[in-house]
Amino acid sequence: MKQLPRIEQYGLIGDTQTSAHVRDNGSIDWLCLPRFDSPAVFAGLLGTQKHGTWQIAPASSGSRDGSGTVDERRYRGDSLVLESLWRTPTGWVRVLDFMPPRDGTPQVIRIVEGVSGVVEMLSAMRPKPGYGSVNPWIHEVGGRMVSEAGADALWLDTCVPQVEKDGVVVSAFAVVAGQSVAFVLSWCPSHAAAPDVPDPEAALTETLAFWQDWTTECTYEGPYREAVVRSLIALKAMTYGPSGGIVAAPTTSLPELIGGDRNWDYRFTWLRDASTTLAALLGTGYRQEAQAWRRWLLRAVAGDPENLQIMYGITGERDLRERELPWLPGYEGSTPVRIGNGAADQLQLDVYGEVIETLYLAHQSGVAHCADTAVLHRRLVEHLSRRWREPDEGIWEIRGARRHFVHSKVMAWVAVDRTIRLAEAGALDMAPAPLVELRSAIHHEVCTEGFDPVRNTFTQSYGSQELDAATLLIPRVGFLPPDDPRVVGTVDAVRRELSTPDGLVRRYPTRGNRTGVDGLKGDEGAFLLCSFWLVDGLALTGRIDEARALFEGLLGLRNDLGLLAEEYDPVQRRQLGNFPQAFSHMGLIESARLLQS
Ligand SMILES: OC[C@H]1O[C@H](O[C@H]2O[C@H](CO)[C@@H](O)[C@H](O)[C@H]2O)[C@H](O)[C@@H](O)[C@@H]1O
Repeated sequence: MKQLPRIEQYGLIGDTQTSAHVRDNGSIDWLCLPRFDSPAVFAGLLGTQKHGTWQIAPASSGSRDGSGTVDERRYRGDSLVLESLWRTPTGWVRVLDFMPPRDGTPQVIRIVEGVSGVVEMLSAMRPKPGYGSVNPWIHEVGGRMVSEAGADALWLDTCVPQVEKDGVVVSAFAVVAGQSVAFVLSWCPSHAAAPDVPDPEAALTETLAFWQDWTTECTYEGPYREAVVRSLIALKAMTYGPSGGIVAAPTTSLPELIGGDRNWDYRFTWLRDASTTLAALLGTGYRQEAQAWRRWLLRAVAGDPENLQIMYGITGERDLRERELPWLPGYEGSTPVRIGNGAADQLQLDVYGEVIETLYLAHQSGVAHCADTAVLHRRLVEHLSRRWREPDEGIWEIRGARRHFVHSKVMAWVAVDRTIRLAEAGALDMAPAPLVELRSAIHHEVCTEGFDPVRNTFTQSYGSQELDAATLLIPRVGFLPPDDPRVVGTVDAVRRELSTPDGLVRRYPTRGNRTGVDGLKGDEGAFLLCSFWLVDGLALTGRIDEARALFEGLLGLRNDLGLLAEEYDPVQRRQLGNFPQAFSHMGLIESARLLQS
């Protein structure tokens, strides 16, 4: 019987320009080439094998119906090299999957190593460019197998024979102990010359060294180091090296409700997600990424702040028009599958606070404002000071009517507050006095309009009865001190009203079959970032033991490779949403740091 894989059955490999999802049956079911946001050449994740997959597994493993899974898998050391061990009746075999961080050709390398005995193996690659929609022209050129479709060519090189049948490139081979067989899949434009084939072993050594060098820079030395380093690697893997942009997640349309339509494309750079990710990287010693992202920001946001978008393509593209891919059946039937993201046109006032907070943190970590950053910073604040009283779509990118979201206003306060701090320190040429007045005005309005004195809690928006987990950030950003009774009341109210029985936290209430504040029908899982925010809220309000217990419970939700999706279904006990999600890993790192201090 065909097994439908859970999201957590996937591992991630990547080269900091794109990435691939490797299922625990040895199948790569998602790969976009040459960039994160390019069309997928393997889209089986959102459909079936016929939408593109590449499986390498023992021939005896039930690989044809996907039912056999690896006996053990892990990343090799602190790297993104995935190591899978298969134990079969005739012998053991190890498969190493990785993508060398590159200057040139994107490559997926898979090395099959015989560990003991003899194992009959099968490699079956079905390339389906255009998100599983195109049957490529597969042919042999000089002993190499190439799949061409339009502008793209995929070259598959190996030392064992390859045959093509019905659109599948198959190699059946045996490995004996001590022997290895490598496969190299390279992408290049179809008009270009055939790519060189690297030495797989040398590429492995270089890839391991790349990750090793990068992770040794981590300054976090607390009790959760293993989880923190793994999350840092996940974040680095979501960074687009050439531009410094960071994707929110490398997938599209993994559902927030199985079978539902809350399916979004996250392969873009959100100012919010990237800023908060950067804050986690800065807090663990990574300044180079902050510098690269600041350059990305200057380019993307350049010009009139009126034209500011809340998200861009990974090299600053503005046109992210949302559309549906009707030929893809979706993950477990969750349709529509979308590419592009309509949220790009929204007004989200919180992004000013998140961006300016990151510029401020970068400055504090020694990445001083350059002249261009100072100009950008000034323009952002001037723009915000004209618009902060407007309703917006807020942090959750609601698709319902705009509101005066409390979190948006709190983040407007953060933008002004950090600007004042920099101006007072002489790091920014702005007069602090009018800003101090503006900061007080925002603070006063939030505390008057966005607080419910009867329930002793901040609310989701002005005058609303709903709660919102984003208000857990109020003490973290310094809007009010942690011991303020309104903060304690908010942490308690969110915990009481938005928690699942396991203590995880939902973003805000949804309404099942009725349309809720977000303009969408259907429910969703617990939001992992919000659950980490509750850890922080508990810790800051002095409930350290409860904070630690919740944090350790959250660590237990990671998959066997330490990866987290956006959400978690507390009933089905499975991960939900795009995977891995930068937000979740950023939240994990920030909570680990807070618990250490
Ligand atoms: O909930 C509806 C919205 O869901 C997505 O937004 C979420 O993901 C973003 C990227 O991580 C994040 O910045 C945001 O805070 C989340 O709510 C989707 O991108 C939106 O189009 C959709 O309206």
